[in-house]
Amino acid sequence: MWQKQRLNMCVKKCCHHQLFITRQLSGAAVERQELSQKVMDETEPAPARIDEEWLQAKPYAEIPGPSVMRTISYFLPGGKLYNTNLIELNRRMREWYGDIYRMPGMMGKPDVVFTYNPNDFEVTYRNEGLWPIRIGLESFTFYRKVHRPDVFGGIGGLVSEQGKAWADIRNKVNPVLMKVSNVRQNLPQIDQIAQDFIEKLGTLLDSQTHTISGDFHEELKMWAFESISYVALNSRMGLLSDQPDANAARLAQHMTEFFDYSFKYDVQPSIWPYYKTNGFKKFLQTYDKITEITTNYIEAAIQNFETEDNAKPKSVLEQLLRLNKQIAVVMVMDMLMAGLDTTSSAFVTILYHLACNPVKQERLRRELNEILPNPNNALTNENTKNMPYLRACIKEGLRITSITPGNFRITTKDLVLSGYRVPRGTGVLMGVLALSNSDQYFRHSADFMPERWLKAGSSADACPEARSSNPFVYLPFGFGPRTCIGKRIAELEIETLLIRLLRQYRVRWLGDQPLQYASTIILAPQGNIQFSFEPIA
Ligand code: HEM
Repeated sequence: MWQKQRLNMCVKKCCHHQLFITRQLSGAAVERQELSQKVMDETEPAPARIDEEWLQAKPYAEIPGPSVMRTISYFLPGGKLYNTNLIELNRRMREWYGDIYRMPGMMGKPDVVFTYNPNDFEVTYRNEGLWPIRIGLESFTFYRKVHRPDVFGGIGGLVSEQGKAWADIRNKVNPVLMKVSNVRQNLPQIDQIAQDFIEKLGTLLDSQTHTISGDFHEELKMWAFESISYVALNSRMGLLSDQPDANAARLAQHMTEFFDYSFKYDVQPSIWPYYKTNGFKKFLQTYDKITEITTNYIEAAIQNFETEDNAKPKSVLEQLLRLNKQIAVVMVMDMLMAGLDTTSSAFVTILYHLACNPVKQERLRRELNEILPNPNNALTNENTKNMPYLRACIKEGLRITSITPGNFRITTKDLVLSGYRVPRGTGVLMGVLALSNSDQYFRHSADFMPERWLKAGSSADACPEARSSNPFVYLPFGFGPRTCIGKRIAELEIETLLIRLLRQYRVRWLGDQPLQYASTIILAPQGNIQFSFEPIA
């Protein structure tokens, strides 16, 4: 019953809505500072460092980097970094300032130290403690905690919460979402969704050119959303059928808008904490639309769940609801939000590398033929147990293009990074993509070589020596207690669709230039994404 009331509340706007936003926004920068302070207060302060390493280190102020004014000028129209994507942004800044540089904090945000030194990654992660702090999507936190507490009841969810509040949620949901066997119980349905996607692809394909006229990435988003909504809500949206659910299609569109807006308002310098620009207002409207659609789905799923047969294995939704209903609602919403563009972008990326490397693709197909001698057979936990080359291809695709090019933490202790003192409370952005593309850590780093991920001696071409044994140079899902909670789900979805797709089609890249990426908070493929899908006789 409580859910009904809360969910109904969320789609209505408060009558003083406009006034409410204005007042809160003007105080948002203060909120931001208070939030950082509150988070720091919650973490156990370490005693002041007087050890030799700290005393010998260079002062923080000596870390190279631009001034506040220069940083702003970079991002203004006509500026050197205006509208550049994350890869380009990181590459240029590194070129100008070196392997460690500092971006000044603005509008209540802390300074951010960018580093490309894996030793710094290790120091940062090893000192993050049990409650790592990752403040990044501040608009998200603002939306949930300040703008719509009527909906979220003070629970920001995993992305927004910090400290003990974050740990309370994470500890509860970890066994449900991170335990491999629990996630893999969704395999039959994830496999069915992959087969539905392949069937739909078949209807879109031109039999002469083996291409589709529509937008392949958009089709993949429907697959990703159908898959994650099955895991999160235990129900199908029909997005791959002739009669897709109109709201789900709208939601997928709003999600893409969300990623674009978030890059603008969370990554680039913005005045929204002080002044409610029209663009930011539109961003809040996008958030509202996402909230409205997802809460309607959750409400429907809860109703289904209440009438369901209790003897069936427990779905993710059911397990979450048993833990805590309010956390379940927010977690499901986060899964729907975080599981669409990420998984579809990662899939396009991996497929692109396989399409550009036909020899590797054939090698993979040989493994897939063994897993699935008859393509009409179902995928099971038994027949998908041993697929080292498939897993190596996924790793290698995400190595060359990690769709999350950097990992972020706020330091909870005074640290020495690359010989500089970095005080507690500073942002550290670890440039994972740059390292995983460096010849220093991966031999022939530009080449797609899944063999580098195979175990030594497991096959004649296994070459684990072609990758560094340092675990911090490859982190597409992050690291430590705050690592991506959807990793297992994303892997299951990607593996399953790759098996089904490559078992049926030989895929080629037809683009006249390499796959391009847009500036969003992840690297989202954009432009003319042209594959050919030639049926395998
Ligand atoms: C290939 C697809 C994906 C990639 C590359 C990816 C990557 C990441 C990364 C790098 C982080 C930050 C980790 C850290 O700070 O150490 C993260 C966090 C997160 N991801 Fe994913 N992700 C993917 C798919 C998903 C999916 C499918 C879901 C849905 C369940 C999801 C939900 C989340 C959530 C909720 C967090 C915040 C976790 C926390 O702070 O406790 N992700 N993801």
